Amino acid sequence: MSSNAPRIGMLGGTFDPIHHGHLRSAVEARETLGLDRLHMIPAPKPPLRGEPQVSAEQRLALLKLGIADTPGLHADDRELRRAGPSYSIDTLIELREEYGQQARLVMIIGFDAFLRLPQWHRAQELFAHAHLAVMARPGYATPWPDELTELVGAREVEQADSLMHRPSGGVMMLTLPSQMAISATYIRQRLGEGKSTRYLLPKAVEEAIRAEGFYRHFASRGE
Ligand SMILES: Nc1ncnc2c1ncn2[C@@H]1O[C@H](COP(=O)(O)OP(=O)(O)OP(=O)(O)O)[C@@H](O)[C@H]1O
Ligand SMILES: O=C(O)c1ccc[n+]([C@@H]2O[C@H](COP(=O)([O-])O)[C@@H](O)[C@H]2O)c1
Repeated sequence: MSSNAPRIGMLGGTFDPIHHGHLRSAVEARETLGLDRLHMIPAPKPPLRGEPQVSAEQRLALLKLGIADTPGLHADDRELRRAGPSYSIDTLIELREEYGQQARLVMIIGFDAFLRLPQWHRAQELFAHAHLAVMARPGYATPWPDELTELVGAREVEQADSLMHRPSGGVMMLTLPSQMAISATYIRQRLGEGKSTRYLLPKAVEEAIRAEGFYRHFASRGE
């Protein structure tokens, strides 16, 4: 059964800063899943880590520069308008209300974030509102912890088409063509050491970071 329901994606992140690992993954995940629109949503207060190094407004501005006019990608500031920790369940509920019950809603996360899914706020409820697509990430080939296997249960499907049979509730592992071993931590570290970050992130983002003097002192993720 095919459906004309909209296919909507969400890729949330600290984006401290946005880099080519995020952006190329976003483009390829959108293509693989056939998404009409992918909301890229900076988290002002990511729940399972310390304070980001630059403000949510500054990270959003860099995200907008990074996305520029990429078709189908949308810089979404909704979490900046909420107080408290940036829980994904709240964001998915809002997106579901906006797009309606028939929309195919897919939350996209990297494998490192997936490994910690059992610790997320109201984790089991996420599946009532969205599918989950998990992007492989170089350097994270760890076996799933037992609680994760339990949480995913029998939800896993192999193909995007199977996922799109229903509005929510499935899990798909994505092995995207251009996996990139780029992390924001690595970029912050290089900027802190005054080293080159050329080609790790879009030129406009890199120029804005240098013009504003962001990340001159390295801070880790502060978990
Ligand atoms: N290179 C990458 N390839 C695939 N997914 C990625 C990549 N970088 C980040 N992601 C995913 O994008 C989402 C947002 O990532 P985040 O903003 O935390 O970036 P990060 O590079 O992991 O940052 P940090 O090094 O500060 O932890 C997460 O789900 C993460 O797993
Ligand atoms: O909802 C939660 O409890 C939750 C816990 C950890 C992370 N998240 C979300 O997952 C996304 C990636 O987070 P991070 O820390 O890997 O950048 C970002 O949108 C966070 O708000 C959400």
